[in-house]
Amino acid sequence: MPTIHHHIAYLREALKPYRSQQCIALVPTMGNLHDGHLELVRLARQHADIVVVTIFVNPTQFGVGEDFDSYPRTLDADVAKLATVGTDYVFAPTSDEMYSVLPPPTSIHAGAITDQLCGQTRPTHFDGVGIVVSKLFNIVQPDTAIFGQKDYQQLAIIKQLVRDLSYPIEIISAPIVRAIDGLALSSRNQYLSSAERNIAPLLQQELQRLAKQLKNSEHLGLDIEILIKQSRKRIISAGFNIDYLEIKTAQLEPITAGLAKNTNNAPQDLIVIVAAWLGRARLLDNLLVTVHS
Ligand SMILES: Nc1ncnc2c1ncn2[C@@H]1O[C@H](COP(=O)(O)OP(=O)(O)OP(=O)(O)O)[C@@H](O)[C@H]1O
Ligand SMILES: CC(C)(CO)[C@@H](O)C(=O)[O-]
Ligand code: BAL
Repeated sequence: MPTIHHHIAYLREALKPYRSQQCIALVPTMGNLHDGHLELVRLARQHADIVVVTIFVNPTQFGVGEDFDSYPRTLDADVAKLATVGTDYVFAPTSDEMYSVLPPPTSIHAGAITDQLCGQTRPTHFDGVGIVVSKLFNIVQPDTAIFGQKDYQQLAIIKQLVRDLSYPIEIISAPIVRAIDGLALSSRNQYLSSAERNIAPLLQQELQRLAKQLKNSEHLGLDIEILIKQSRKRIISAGFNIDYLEIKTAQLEPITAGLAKNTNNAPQDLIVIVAAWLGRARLLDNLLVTVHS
């Protein structure tokens, strides 16, 4: 079984002996673990001698009226799952342990990259992610940290954070783990009714369709707007409420800028990315696609 720590000082003390000789991997989570999380831990195991999983429902990344209070907290079940994939330490702090004052007077703002996509409807979300991830990096001081591609914008922001603040940490990204019908696994999937759960895989099907259309389209540009419009219509008529459905470069730049730079017909990596509500659940998904323009 993993050793559980709830206090920063005790975790630091426990990790001290490993620092000089062994490689430490960090897997930050909000708990209520599923196979997507366990895959991150398996990946961590491959890259490190010591694996630390953090479980913390971070208040600073939730906006007013969001599901902070109702977010599922299942520590005992999570620890039992983590034991099956080789976790050494679980760090599960209280909010008081992480923040002496809420909101914390210090902020980490990642700039323009946060103004788009999820940042448009969750304007304070990524500042909250920035501060908690910075704190976890400072507490654990890992050699590597693993994040899932399901939260693609978050992953891009964390890579930028590591560059900008010179953290000596290698960021490893893990592919999206899906249910058999294609729905990306997420703790919030349990908010879906059984009727909604049957509809939910349509989101992934639409991303697949858009990716295929992109690969087939000879003239990128205007066509993309039309493809997105048609896709939005189908998603909305299935019962979703769309936050965004966009096609961007893999670096999350606007596609026009990205394609304009593509003067030598080199293949371009694009991302089709969506956030949509189905009932009480806000679902995220994305698909990387390489196109030849
Ligand atoms: N299906 C998945 N495949 C790969 N990584 C995932 C998946 N789901 C979550 N992750 C990753 O796990 C880490 C912790 O995420 P988190 O605890 O928020 O899980 P979640 O299931 O995404 O929950 P939520 O429903 O709150 O978004 C993040 O790096 C996230 O990208
Ligand atoms: C990275 C993270 C654990 C920070 O709270 C969270 O945003 C998440 O679960 O993706
Ligand atoms: N993985 C996303 C965390 C959040 O929605 O707060």
